[in-house]
Amino acid sequence: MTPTRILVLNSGSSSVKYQLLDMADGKRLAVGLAERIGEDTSALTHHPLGTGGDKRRHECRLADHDAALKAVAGELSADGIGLDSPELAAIGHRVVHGGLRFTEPTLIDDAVLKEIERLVPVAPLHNPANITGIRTAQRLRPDLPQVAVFDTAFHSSMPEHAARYAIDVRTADEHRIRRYGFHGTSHAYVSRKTAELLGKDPSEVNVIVLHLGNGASASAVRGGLCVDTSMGLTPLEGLVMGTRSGDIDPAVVFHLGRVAGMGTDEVDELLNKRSGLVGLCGENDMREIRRRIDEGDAAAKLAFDIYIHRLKKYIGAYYAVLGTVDAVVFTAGVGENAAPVREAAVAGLDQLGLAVDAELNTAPGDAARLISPASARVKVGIVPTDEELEIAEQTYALVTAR
Ligand SMILES: Nc1ncnc2c1ncn2[C@@H]1O[C@H](COP(=O)(O)OP(=O)(O)O)[C@@H](O)[C@H]1O
Ligand SMILES: CC(=O)OP(=O)(O)O
Ligand SMILES: [Mg+2]
Repeated sequence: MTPTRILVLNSGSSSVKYQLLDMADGKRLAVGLAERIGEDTSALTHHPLGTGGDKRRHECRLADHDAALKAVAGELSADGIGLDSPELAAIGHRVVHGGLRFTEPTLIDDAVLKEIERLVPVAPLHNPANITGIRTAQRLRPDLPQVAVFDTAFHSSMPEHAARYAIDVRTADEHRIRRYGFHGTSHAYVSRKTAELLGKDPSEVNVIVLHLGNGASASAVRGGLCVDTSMGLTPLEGLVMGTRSGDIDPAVVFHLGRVAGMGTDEVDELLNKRSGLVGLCGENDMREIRRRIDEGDAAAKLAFDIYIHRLKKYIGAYYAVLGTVDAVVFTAGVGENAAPVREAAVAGLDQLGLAVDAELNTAPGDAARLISPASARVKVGIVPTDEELEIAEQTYALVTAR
């Protein structure tokens, strides 16, 4: 019997999302999330879809990613679909930074792992967690192929004029300083699904994808290829995020060094962990921000307005980059769930042919759908992302082609 199951690990800075899929029939056997890793009370939510079992939730302490993965392995074993299963064909890992070298799904060996490690300084919140995930999985199943699927891969099609910063070319080349872009697996999947939703081939459509999760990024996709994206050398550039500032005058960094005596690491921590929505109003969950706005909280309202203002600027910018736009689509935790964000981001853009229908925008649902009025020149939609499915498909394609 040829093994057809793929376990996908999406290790984030403080969470691990996972899915076990059977690629023979595309069925999901289990999905789950370990969250608040490293905090006093972590939580593990496990849903054994394959057995039709109920969702299980444990509040427990998961000291680090290694502990989290062991707990995940325990849950899978309890359902008889553990990592020791002979039906497992490979483990697919989301890896956030692939630098210049990795633009395709890649079988992980020592040299690949070393390169992912070398890239830690340009993805300090993400690559270390991805590495722990890979190491733990290798220890649990040393015989299995482990495949890395990179967030940066989809953006490698960006033209030089979008990928390069306007800084001294020799310095940039020596240190490989350029815009790489992230969330690429999501941008690729969502832009393809958008074409499907419009009943067209990806080569025929231009799409602006707004991936709004805790990290957030926008991309301009022309005919299935990324031509620009908002994240840069690291996942710090671009949109306002849960804890990250997004775009900022780089001189702020020197200024804080000179006038506030802050060291590089301190500024790094400020911009990555104490900025964005958290920095502006102490809260990064959009549900809570909306609740506070409804109660008249001025800081929450300003944080929301800053978030929307930036988002709107990127919609305008990518409209100009693409020239013709078929659809603007929202995805990820905020994009899929926060109707007020979608409404506000598109408000006032009727001259661009963009509008949201209030009823469609607030109607419940979890399928890909359009929320613009039928007459709209440019469609607006919600297209749920599925990074895990995309990683599973790429992983399975690689191991079956070997
Ligand atoms: N029902 C909801 N309404 C508004 N925002 C939501 C809702 N559900 C989730 N979110 C937002 O989605 C975010 C998480 O998005 P997600 O894509 O899972 O992020 P990540 O992959 O970066 O962890 C939460 O921080 C919260 O702001
Ligand atoms: C790259 C990135 O920002 O990822 P996440 O949204 O998972 O933090
Ligand atoms: Mg995410």
